[in-house]
Amino acid sequence: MPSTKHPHNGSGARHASRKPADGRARGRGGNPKHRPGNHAAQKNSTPCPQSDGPCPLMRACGGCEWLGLPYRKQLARKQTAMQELFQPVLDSSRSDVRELEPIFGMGGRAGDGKIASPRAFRHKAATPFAPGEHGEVRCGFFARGTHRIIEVPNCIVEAPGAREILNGVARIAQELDIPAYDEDSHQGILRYAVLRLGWKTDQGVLTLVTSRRDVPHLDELALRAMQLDPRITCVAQNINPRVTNAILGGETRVIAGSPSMRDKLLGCTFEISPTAFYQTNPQQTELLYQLAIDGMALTEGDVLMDAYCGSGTIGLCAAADARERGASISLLGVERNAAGIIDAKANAELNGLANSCEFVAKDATEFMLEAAREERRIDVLSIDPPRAGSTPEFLDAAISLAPRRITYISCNPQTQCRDLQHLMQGGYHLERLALVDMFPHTTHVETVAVLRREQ
Ligand SMILES: C[S@@+](CC[C@H](N)C(=O)[O-])C[C@H]1O[C@@H](n2cnc3c(N)ncnc32)[C@H](O)[C@@H]1O
Repeated sequence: MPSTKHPHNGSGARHASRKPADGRARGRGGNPKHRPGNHAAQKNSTPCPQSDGPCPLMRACGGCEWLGLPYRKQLARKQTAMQELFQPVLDSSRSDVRELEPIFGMGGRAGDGKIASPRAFRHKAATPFAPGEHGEVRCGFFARGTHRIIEVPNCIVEAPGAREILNGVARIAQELDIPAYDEDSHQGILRYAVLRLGWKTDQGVLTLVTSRRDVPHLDELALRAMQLDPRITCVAQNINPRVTNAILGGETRVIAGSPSMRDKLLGCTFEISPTAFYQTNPQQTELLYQLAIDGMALTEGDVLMDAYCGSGTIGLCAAADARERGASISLLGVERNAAGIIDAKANAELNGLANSCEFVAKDATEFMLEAAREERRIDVLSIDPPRAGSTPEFLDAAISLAPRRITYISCNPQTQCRDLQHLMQGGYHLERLALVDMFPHTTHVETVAVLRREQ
């Protein structure tokens, strides 16, 4: 069955060090702990197994575990696994859905027959750095379940040029004698680089994660990194001094270029600062958001709450969509990452929606409990939580506020399945459950559920 570990979000440098959006470390098959043996292997630079499949590194890297499988078969497998997982929900008398509709793949749906294998869909790429045998700066992906670095000249699922930029950063750091961080000895400086490239814009943010704030030649590294590709319009430093698998530390500052980048989704423009959450596959994100927006069925005067709103993207796209149809709504967004809320407020301005929006930096459950005590009006609720799903307290408070409709986007169908059952026991009826393939060549599935309150 497809696993529900999230492959490609957060700031993960893939595989052993991938992290979810909420900043906790995660890895393939759990979170591989610090294993000296693996580091030793890295320093010995063991040759990695090559493959004659679509990517020469697919066996060693393991990031795209289904890359060797025709895309239509990947979709069929995901379809079957999701039907099985959600069966208890679909069997409920509170579900209109008996059988899941075919998953939305990239370029076609399950059952459509042959579909071209998706490429270049990831607009976020990351790399760890590690010292080589002679102190050189190495970068690439961690081999499956280890902290052994595999050098990667090019990655076919990433936006064109992304991997070359990350490799270029390692090269320049080496020229400037900025040492890579060593996870065994905790010596060295340069830990990770995280790159986001625009989909509808020629802008990008490069975040350099360092073990300390003061780094000799860091400004020069930033300026030379910008020269690698004109799309890099912002370079930030994130400081992570902790002994941890988490990529990002708590402090971020812009060291070259503009403070953030912009991209567009569904005709709206979004400001994205270096460490705010933003989906990695924008083409499928538009589809995912549109499915949620259709499910919201917003009408004039509605109050929409966007819970776990990140940079406000879902709620703002929904408000802009309503405006297009001549309906004016109020939007209330809640997100615990303060950088996301700063972006959300700027994004409301940018899209001419500031007068009807309120964004609050707070834990979503705390906010919802308060809203329930105050009997706040919420007509439509959008939920898009991290992998752990929402909380029973949040869901109970939501049920007590009785929004007419609830849309629930999830990157973890298992926790979503649990939360849907909670909402359905609270009187909600499942109207639609759509599957979206955000991460081709992996086992992962993104889902959108649409619920309405029983009259
Ligand atoms: C899957 S992302 C969705 C973000 C946004 N809806 C989007 O589509 O870009 C989940 C978001 O929930 C936020 N988050 C995680 N735990 C939270 C909590 N307890 N309260 C509020 N927000 C939280 C994360 O910071 C992240 O921005």
